[in-house]
Amino acid sequence: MSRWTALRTAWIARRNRVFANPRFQYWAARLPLIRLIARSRADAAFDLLAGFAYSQVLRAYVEGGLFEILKDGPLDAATIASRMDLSEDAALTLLRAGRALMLSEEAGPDRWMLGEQGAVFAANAGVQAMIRHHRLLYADLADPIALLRRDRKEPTGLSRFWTYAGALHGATERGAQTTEYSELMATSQHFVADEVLASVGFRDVRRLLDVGGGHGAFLTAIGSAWPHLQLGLFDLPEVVETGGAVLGEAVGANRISVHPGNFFKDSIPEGYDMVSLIRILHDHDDEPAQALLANIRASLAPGARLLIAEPMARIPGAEPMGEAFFGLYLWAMGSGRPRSPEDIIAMLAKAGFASARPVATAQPVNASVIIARA
Ligand SMILES: CC(C)=CCC/C(C)=C/CC/C(C)=C/C=C/C(C)=C/C=C/C=C(C)/C=C/C=C(C)/C=C/C=C(C)/C=C/CC(C)(C)O
Ligand SMILES: C[S@@+](CC[C@H](N)C(=O)[O-])C[C@H]1O[C@@H](n2cnc3c(N)ncnc32)[C@H](O)[C@@H]1O
Repeated sequence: MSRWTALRTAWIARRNRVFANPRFQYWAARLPLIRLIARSRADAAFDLLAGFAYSQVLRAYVEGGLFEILKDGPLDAATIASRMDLSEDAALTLLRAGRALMLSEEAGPDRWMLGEQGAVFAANAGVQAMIRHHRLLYADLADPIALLRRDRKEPTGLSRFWTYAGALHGATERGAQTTEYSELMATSQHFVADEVLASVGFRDVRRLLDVGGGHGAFLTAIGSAWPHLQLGLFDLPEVVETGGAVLGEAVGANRISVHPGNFFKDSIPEGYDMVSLIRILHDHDDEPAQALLANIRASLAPGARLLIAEPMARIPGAEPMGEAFFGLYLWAMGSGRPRSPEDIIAMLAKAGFASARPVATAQPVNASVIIARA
């Protein structure tokens, strides 16, 4: 153990003894200035405890159609109750719960409107689709210790949904089942693509290949913003069968090439000066993820680039999104883990990339970005 680690260990142990002391907590809550920190820690502790209830309020807004209803606001509780098929008391309970979470707001007595966060959710169909999808996550997480103890390769609700993850441990059927996840990904793609478009220029790219590109939503977004680009879509055969048609329709069949394949077994098509991996790497355990990077590296001419965009771990200020949310999500899915930019850059070096750098994004909850050069 280094001297620094020993010092840090001793400091953490001492700090934790102090923080755990009820008398320290009592006085910290009353001392000038310190009490501001103490209050915010207590509120954060409560949020940690109550997160599930908050999520269920949000889910009730989405599944009960309340965001849509409030878009027509201001409305009174009785009208809202009848449109939601709830009693007035139940509707008021939900409206008040959402008011505390900034989902709804009372402009005046019994005049309900969208709140500040409500306006954001109501306008974002992709995030709403994710909220609906989280039904599977919460079912898998109902007993978290049991989930963590069981063999990770046993099927779960999420591994059955992500059939490629399920297929890694025995689920055989794919086919039509890829449509449901591909549609969820396409609906939620714009907030990832927007981060990429805002942080990466494509002027000097000629041919872009999206590996694991699903129904082509990322290529549609990038290809629409940069009309000079030739676009390649690589995904499992059952996915590109639909994806190729959707993409061709969106950007013109003359601009696209469709490559059915398995990125673990087949070579990645050559001749592209940029390859993108959008929300792919975190789906896979270290060994296959490393193999995928090596497979892509082998397809690239010197100087060609790989763009990785996905939610990452240990992003300052967005830590819970990475290892607390996606860590548990991917654990339940049975494959993959969120990685920090440092982890990914080390894997890129091991795969033979000459250089790699993180590119700052405005909203890391949507995606972080890394660009590597072959
Ligand atoms: C001018 C004055 C006085 C004040 C201004 C104040 C101000 C700045 C207000 C802010 C208003 C504003 C601009 C708000 C913006 C809010 C935004 C952009 C919110 C974004 C929220 C994004 C969310 C909640 C994203 C959620 C994403 C999720 C849950 C994604 C899940 C993805 C999954 C599960 C993917 C699965 C794929 C797999 C399997 C892992 O590969
Ligand atoms: C989480 S989705 C991401 C889709 C898209 N890139 C996006 O961000 O919306 C993962 C994608 O990887 C594809 N995929 C999974 N395993 C694959 C494999 N072995 N070979 C090719 N594609 C695969 C899936 O079909 C799916 O489209």
